[in-house]
Amino acid sequence: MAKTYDIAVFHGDGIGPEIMAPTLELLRGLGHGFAFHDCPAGAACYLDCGSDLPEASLATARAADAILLSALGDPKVRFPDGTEMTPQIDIRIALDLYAGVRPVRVVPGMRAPIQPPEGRTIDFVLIRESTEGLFHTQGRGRVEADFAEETLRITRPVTEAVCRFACDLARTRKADGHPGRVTSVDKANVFRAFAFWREIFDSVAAEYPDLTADHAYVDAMALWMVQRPWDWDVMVTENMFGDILSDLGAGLMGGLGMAPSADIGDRHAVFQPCHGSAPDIAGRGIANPFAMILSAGLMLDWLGRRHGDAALIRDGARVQAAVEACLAAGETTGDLGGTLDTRGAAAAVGRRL
Ligand SMILES: NC(=O)c1ccc[n+]([C@@H]2O[C@H](COP(=O)([O-])OP(=O)(O)OC[C@H]3O[C@@H](n4cnc5c(N)ncnc54)[C@H](O)[C@@H]3O)[C@@H](O)[C@H]2O)c1
Ligand SMILES: CC(C)[C@H](C(=O)O)[C@@H](O)C(=O)O
Repeated sequence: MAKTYDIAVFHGDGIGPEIMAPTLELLRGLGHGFAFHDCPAGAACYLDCGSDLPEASLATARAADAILLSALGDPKVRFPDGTEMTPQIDIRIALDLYAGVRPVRVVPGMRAPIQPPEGRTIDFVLIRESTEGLFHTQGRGRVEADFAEETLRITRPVTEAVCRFACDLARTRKADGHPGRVTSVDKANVFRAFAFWREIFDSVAAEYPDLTADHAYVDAMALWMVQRPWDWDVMVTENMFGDILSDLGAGLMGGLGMAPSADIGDRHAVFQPCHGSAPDIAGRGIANPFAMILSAGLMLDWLGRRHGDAALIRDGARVQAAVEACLAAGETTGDLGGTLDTRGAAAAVGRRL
């Protein structure tokens, strides 16, 4: 009998449920044995039940084969310390999801502000370490009358794991025709913690003589991602740097509505769009569902590789191809210049599948 895959589903806040519903319909239509399990979390959940990540939701996520998460958060709902609830970070830490995978791939039909020269493509993957770095003291930073401080933490095991993940990905991509280059993005000119990171990156990269390994400072990388985004293959960086640079990557694709992501650990993985709950357009049914749908495609690929299920791997590629075909045909939402609403854009993907 075909395996049933348990998928924990976080519908989220704002546009979250609007983009999740048609994504689940597409997944159901693929005919794999998915059992979806709803996991309340986020700002509305906090207002309802006093917790932004109830124990039961985390337990469901932990027990699932994969986790699909839509945008969470509401800037109007805050903890007494002034910060927002961020259950997506709590899940990354609880499930050791150290590798934040953020692909940047520019294809025809995107509202891309920068076009590559003839014969070049913009197609790289940013790996964001997602459990430590400058997020280490999140919620525990020290705030006194005249100063505030947070602590950046880089540990050897996590840095080794995320650098190895990036090198493995560069190797897999090389087999598909990419250059086989992995670039560590840091600030090792100024901070000892990043000199430590760089030393670890170098020792891991030395295990991959078939790859080209190099470094860039994060400020220069922000420049180069705009000046020559076609030059990169795989880059690996600290949590906060990756948070910022991945939104720059989304900008290269014409907006956050095109940016999928995966947070991957050794046992668990979350698939979610890079964007937030977009309160400015929530409730109108006009959000772009493509980042959520592409994230579901990444989930199919990850599940397929993990379980040796070729049909899932094939459908992951089909989902990406269907979204790209819609883009090329102009079957898109308003943020990309199209006329479709959220459901219409998702239905266009469904037709192409
Ligand atoms: N991964 C996440 O769940 C995540 C990520 C970022 C922000 N947030 C939260 O989301 C809330 C809003 O944050 P923000 O406004 O800074 O970022 P945002 O990503 O929600 O929105 C930024 C801009 O991008 C647009 N946008 C985002 N997604 C879109 C989509 N699918 N289609 C069309 N346009 C889209 C929005 O309309 C807005 O103009 C906050 O509570 C924040 O903490 C959550
Ligand atoms: C909303 C926030 C918690 C989140 C992060 O900082 O990781 C977001 O910016 C992201 O990029 O996924």
